Amino acid sequence: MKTNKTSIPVALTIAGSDSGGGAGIQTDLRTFAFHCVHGTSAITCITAQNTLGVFRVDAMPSEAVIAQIRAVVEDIGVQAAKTGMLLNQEIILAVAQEVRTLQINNLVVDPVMVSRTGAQLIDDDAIQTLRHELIPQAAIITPNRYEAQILSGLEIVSLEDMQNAAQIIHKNLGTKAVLVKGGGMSGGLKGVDVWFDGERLEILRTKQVETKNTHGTGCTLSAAITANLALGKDLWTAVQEAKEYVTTALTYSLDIGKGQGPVGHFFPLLEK
Ligand SMILES: Nc1ncnc2c1ncn2[C@@H]1O[C@H](COP(=O)(O)OP(=O)(O)O)[C@@H](O)[C@H]1O
Ligand SMILES: Cc1ncc(COP(=O)(O)OP(=O)(O)O)c(N)n1
Repeated sequence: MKTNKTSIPVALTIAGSDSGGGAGIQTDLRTFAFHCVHGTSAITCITAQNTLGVFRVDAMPSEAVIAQIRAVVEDIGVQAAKTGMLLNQEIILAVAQEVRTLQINNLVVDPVMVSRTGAQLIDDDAIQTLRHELIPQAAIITPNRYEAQILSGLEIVSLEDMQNAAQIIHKNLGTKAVLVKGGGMSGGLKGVDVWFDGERLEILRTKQVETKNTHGTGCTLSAAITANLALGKDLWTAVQEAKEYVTTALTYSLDIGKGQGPVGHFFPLLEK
């Protein structure tokens, strides 16, 4: 039988594993697959996690992270990449070095530092390294409310605060574009995001989805942006379409586990 040779864009996620399948590598690969992009991965840490929380985190040796990135990039090649939970300073430095040396373009940095509930996930040294070594190489960074507060030095409670933070982060950190996410905002701002690329300050509004099952929204959004970049879309289009995707995935969120379930990535299949 003759086989079809399929050409497909490739994306890389450099992130942690979530045993519960709601965030991290598992979510990123599902999002890539939904977009018909071949997903590759470099795992930075293993979390024992479910819908109730994170119970243990084991870091991978930084050499192992480097080896995974090189194995993928040197053979397969990637059109876009994202980073998620990088955990510690050594891993962040290693990733920043590899991104530079291998000239990985279309880099989306989801600066996973603080959970949506406000708990800090990485130490202060690691935050400084992320700020100075990795973020300047990004096409876009996607901080949530608390991460944007750390990166801008502003307290964020209003839309104006989100807009100011996006502009400060853009000016100070050297990334091409910033998307401040509003999942952690209250009232009418939940689900409202702010984009700034040095010229355009835009507000991305969608309907607010009433669900407790929002685990993995940040990972899903950044992975969808990455997939869209791998497909050749420009950054602004990639962000707008990713925002629509995460909103729809939220409306199909999965009621699994006793806590905060994940979003539903394959919503057309769930309708069957
Ligand atoms: N209840 C909701 N309704 C609509 N959009 C939401 C909701 N919760 C989060 N989002 C959106 O999900 C994306 C991820 O944002 P956020 O939850 O703030 O990130 P993180 O998961 O990194 O904390 C953003 O586009 C945000 O606006
Ligand atoms: C392994 C791992 N990586 C990232 C996260 C955080 O996920 P995120 O989508 O940014 O945040 P929530 O929407 O789940 O708050 C994680 N929990 N685990």
